[in-house]
Amino acid sequence: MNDAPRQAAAPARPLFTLLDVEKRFLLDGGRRELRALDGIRLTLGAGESLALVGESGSGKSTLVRVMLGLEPASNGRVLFGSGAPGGSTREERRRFAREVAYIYQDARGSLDPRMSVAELLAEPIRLHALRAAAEIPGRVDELIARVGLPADMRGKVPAELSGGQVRRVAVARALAGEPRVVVADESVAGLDVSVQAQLLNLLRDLQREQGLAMVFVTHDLGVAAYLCERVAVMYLGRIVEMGPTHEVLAQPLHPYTRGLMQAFPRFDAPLTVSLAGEIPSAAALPAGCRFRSRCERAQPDCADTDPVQRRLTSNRQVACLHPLEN
Ligand SMILES: Nc1ncnc2c1ncn2[C@@H]1O[C@H](COP(=O)(O)OP(=O)(O)OP(=O)(O)O)[C@@H](O)[C@H]1O
Repeated sequence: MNDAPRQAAAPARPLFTLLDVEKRFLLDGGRRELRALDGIRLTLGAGESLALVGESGSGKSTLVRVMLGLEPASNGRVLFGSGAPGGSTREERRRFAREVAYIYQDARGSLDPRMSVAELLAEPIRLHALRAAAEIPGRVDELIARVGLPADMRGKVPAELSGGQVRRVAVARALAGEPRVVVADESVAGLDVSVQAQLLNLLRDLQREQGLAMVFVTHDLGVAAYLCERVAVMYLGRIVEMGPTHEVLAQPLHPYTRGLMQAFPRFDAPLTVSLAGEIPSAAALPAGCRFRSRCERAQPDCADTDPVQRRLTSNRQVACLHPLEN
């Protein structure tokens, strides 16, 4: 019998950890500054799915780019495991590129137009040495079938494919590297509703079958609810609310989230929120709470204090001085 004292299992380290991340862009030759991300705190664990939701310009794509190491943060820390995203050595960069697959907003533009579907899918398998050469064609066929494309697509180039088929190829190419995380930027926007539904089903099945973690950028709260267990609602560079998607949608804490919910009844309607007032510029944020100019609950103190992301319960966070009652 083994009498050694049992050690408590260390909690698994999140895949991604972001601590007080800021991203500023300099405008007019450095005379003005635009705060694209401000005080972002979040973690993404293995197998977790997180939706990033918000109007155009709220910082969703910038957040993804910073997580992927495509842009440096201006302040704060971004960790993938215990290291920098993207990695610092060649070997780390290669591992990161395999473990974190990015499905671009412009799926068609992200695929080499001269390569056939089979070549596009074989490339990451070869690059990351995931199969012996003789096994690659079989693996390509598996991927084509897994994303629901007919086998005769093998030899076609992107220009010969419909919008929905191109997205499926982009998903298959992301899977080819056998990633741990898939980051998808608006992967279903602009498609017919029925094609969108098929792709969403595919992404959800893959997530469940393969335990993939997922970050899904969307304008659509319905899509967020369907695909992701957690949602982060962004407004002008800040996460104004974050929590389990079904709880956030059932009982929003931030007036902005409630505004979004009132605006989203149409599937895939572009998010223009039916709240009073124009969205301020990220290059000229108002003093105090950045949402106060559009907030029906704004109080005098909202002009003085800029609320940061804080935990209200074990799994709900909000950046508001006067959150909605529950
Ligand atoms: N390279 C850049 N230089 C200057 N400003 C930038 C740059 N990239 C993004 N921004 C600004 O940062 C803010 C956030 O942009 P971002 O593209 O991240 O928003 P988004 O929520 O992804 O919008 P969309 O839904 O339209 O893609 C915007 O004000 C945008 O104009």
